[in-house]
Amino acid sequence: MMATSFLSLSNPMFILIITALVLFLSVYIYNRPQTKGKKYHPIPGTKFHQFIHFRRLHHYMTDLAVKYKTYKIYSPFNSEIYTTDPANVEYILRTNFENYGKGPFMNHTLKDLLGDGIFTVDGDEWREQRKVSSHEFSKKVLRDFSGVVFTENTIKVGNILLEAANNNQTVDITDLFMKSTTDSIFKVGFGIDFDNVSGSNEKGAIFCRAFDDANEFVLRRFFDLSWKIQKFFNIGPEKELRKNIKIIDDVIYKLIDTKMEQMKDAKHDTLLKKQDLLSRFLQIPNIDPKYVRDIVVTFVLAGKDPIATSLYWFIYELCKHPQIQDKVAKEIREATNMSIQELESIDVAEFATRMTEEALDKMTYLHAALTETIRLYPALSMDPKTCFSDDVLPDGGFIKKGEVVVYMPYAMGRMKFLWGDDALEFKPERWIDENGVFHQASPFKFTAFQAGPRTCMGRDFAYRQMKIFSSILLGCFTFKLSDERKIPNYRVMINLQMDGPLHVYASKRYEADKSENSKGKDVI
Ligand code: HEM
Repeated sequence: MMATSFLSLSNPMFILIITALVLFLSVYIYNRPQTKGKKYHPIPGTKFHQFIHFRRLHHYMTDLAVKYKTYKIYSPFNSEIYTTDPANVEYILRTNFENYGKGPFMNHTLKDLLGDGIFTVDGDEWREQRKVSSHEFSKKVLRDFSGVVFTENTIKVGNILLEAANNNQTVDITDLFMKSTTDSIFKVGFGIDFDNVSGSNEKGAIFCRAFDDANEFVLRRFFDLSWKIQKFFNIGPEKELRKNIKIIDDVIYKLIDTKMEQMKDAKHDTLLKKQDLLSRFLQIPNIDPKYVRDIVVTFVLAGKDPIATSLYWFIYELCKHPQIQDKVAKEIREATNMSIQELESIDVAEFATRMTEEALDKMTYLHAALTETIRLYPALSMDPKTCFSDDVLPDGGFIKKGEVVVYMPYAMGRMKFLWGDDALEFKPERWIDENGVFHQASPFKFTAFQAGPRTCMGRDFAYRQMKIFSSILLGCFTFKLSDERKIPNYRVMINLQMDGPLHVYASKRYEADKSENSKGKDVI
């Protein structure tokens, strides 16, 4: 109890000691002699400043990046270089890839939650997991299966929206979308019906809350220098983290047991054995259950959060830009050959049958609008890499062995020197060339999916799911914020979740279009 109150941010003595310590060590580290390269700008920021600005961390880091493309945050233990310079990004992610990785720092900080899954390991361990997983991602059966699962889950979301529309009620889409993507990854990844969306799975809801909280507490470790002490004494956020990891582990080990039972029962059912990732991993002889647990946690994190967050930030931007929302809906109707008259009588499930591969491929503007969302709200806002031996980055800056260099997709998406004066505007058109073709930006400038040998493995999978989900929902409904004045903030955690709910009104698209038509506007 005594220890908890002393280590609290409300204790002025604690703040004073930490500030003095951080400043003293930072000045000492900055003034050490160095042989190669220039020193990065000693901006007036330390780890402690980051901790103080924690709730608006990405704003703070972006504001600094506006002044200095690349800068250093001094810390007594592990100084960090933050960069928005595509040349530096290309160098660490591709050109000198072997010299940058997760390293012991990342592995140690994330291990309690993510174990030795692909997000925390390097070298042969990483190569092996990447090989097994990429084999799985390339499987046609997995791709087709995921499309079916995602469509089914979107129909459930659509029916919830329809009921709300009929009763003129608002819906919190952050909660709804996260439940839906959780159901999808559990089915596609592990072959388990989690059924969170219907609200019938109380344990599922507890699991999701524990997962989100653990995600936030583990990220906090990067900015709270006292986390190891808290862990040792089992106090503060570390105590909560431990509790949440226990909840997560109980669910996951039970899931693994259930799956193994199902596989025994379905000895001859080759389809069941082949469809999901977990079944495939469990067929590896003598696989360690802890390793399977780490893979499951990694895929839950990779599979549910980035898609759900991208989708609800997307709907938020479309509510802020109703003309763009209408343009997306128009493209969906054209790609599916749907007239307004048909829209009147069709239900969500029937509408979903129109989402063929061919129709999805025609939706260039939707693709651009989703990409524009991910530019401004990248699921992973900052991505640290440990430097394995002394080096000089392309801008001439020196980086010492053991230091961490962080490229910042969130800040990079907002830099005028990269995107022009309209960098902060939501403009899907910037992705489409004069021939109406989607134009991909360099992955070292648009870094949301990382780049180089460790580029995101789920990128195509994610786009496919996001397009199915948004084309069905935006084809059937129009969305409006319940509070137009609301400017949502994010929660600082591994993924860019919104802080708090986002309530929207969904109304039937047919009614909106009919009234636009009656005003003489050309809708289709
Ligand atoms: C909008 C959606 C997504 C975004 C923005 C995104 C972004 C990223 C980023 C930035 C990384 C690098 C992380 C790191 O440095 O450790 C990454 C890696 C990865 N992603 Fe995604 N991701 C998305 C969706 C998915 C999905 C749906 C899956 C799979 C179900 C997935 C699977 C992976 C895997 C396995 C890696 C590790 C690659 C490696 O280390 O070699 N991602 N993703």
